[in-house]
Amino acid sequence: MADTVVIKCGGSVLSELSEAFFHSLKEMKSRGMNIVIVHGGGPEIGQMLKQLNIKSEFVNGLRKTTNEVLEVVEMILAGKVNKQLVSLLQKKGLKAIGLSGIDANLIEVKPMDVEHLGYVGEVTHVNHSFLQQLAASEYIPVIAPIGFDQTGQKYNINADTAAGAVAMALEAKHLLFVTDVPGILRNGTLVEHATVEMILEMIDEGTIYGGMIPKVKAAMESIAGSLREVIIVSGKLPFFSANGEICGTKIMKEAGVY
Ligand SMILES: Nc1ncnc2c1ncn2[C@@H]1O[C@H](COP(=O)(O)OP(=O)(O)O)[C@@H](O)[C@H]1O
Ligand SMILES: CC(=O)N[C@@H](CCC(=O)OP(=O)(O)O)C(=O)O
Repeated sequence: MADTVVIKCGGSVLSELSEAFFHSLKEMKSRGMNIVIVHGGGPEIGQMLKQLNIKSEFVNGLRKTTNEVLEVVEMILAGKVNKQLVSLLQKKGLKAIGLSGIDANLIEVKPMDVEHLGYVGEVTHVNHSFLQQLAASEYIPVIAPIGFDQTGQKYNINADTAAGAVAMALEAKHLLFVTDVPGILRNGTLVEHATVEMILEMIDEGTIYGGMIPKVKAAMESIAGSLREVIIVSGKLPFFSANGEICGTKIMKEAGVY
């Protein structure tokens, strides 16, 4: 079976993706790799909620999602952002198909903590066989992180968490978090390799905070499973250096072990 790479594109960088990003996708696809994209859109959701005068708050990095907030989240993620990204990929010569976690029962969830978070979902199942089939075609599935529960209720899922769950379900070889920074920075310097132990220390000392927390949490969960490494890279810069090394933070089980 072909190698699968799951790429999470953060809302922070969607409007600034470099030519090198699209070039890397083309190269991976032409090498026969299956690509699945999961995207975010936090800043766009925030903007629309503000425009509509709907209050929203974050609890431990997750957006508290009332019914009213959920409507906006779905509209922005599964509507605006998903179609913008699909359209952009197509403009760059890639074949893409937009979906949300609702389509083809892709992402089933259970409520994470109704009392404090409302309709925020924790992934319980991914329709991996359908997704694998789709990714094995010439198309790149582009997924908005909206899930459903057994009653058909829709949920908002953090995009990093959704990407981690999709990567684990597909037994992907690589999980890439594409964001607006070159990787994990510590005192202004890029951390090229990080182990779980180092990450826990960096969270503890406050070096890793905010939007980086769900990324490293998803990374730690994924490498506890089948993934060998998770990489955090900037979408504004080329992924690869002149010698073909990926430029970013590699998160792996143990130092030096891939
Ligand atoms: N140690 C760290 N190194 C780099 N960025 C960090 C770190 N800790 C927190 N961050 C923040 O995480 C942000 C990326 O997360 P986020 O804004 O949620 O982006 P995305 O939309 O790509 O998921 C960075 O812009 C930065 O502000
Ligand atoms: C539950 C939760 O917090 N969901 C996120 C989903 C979007 C997201 O994760 O977007 P980024 O990757 O751009 O941050 C939200 O509502 O903002």
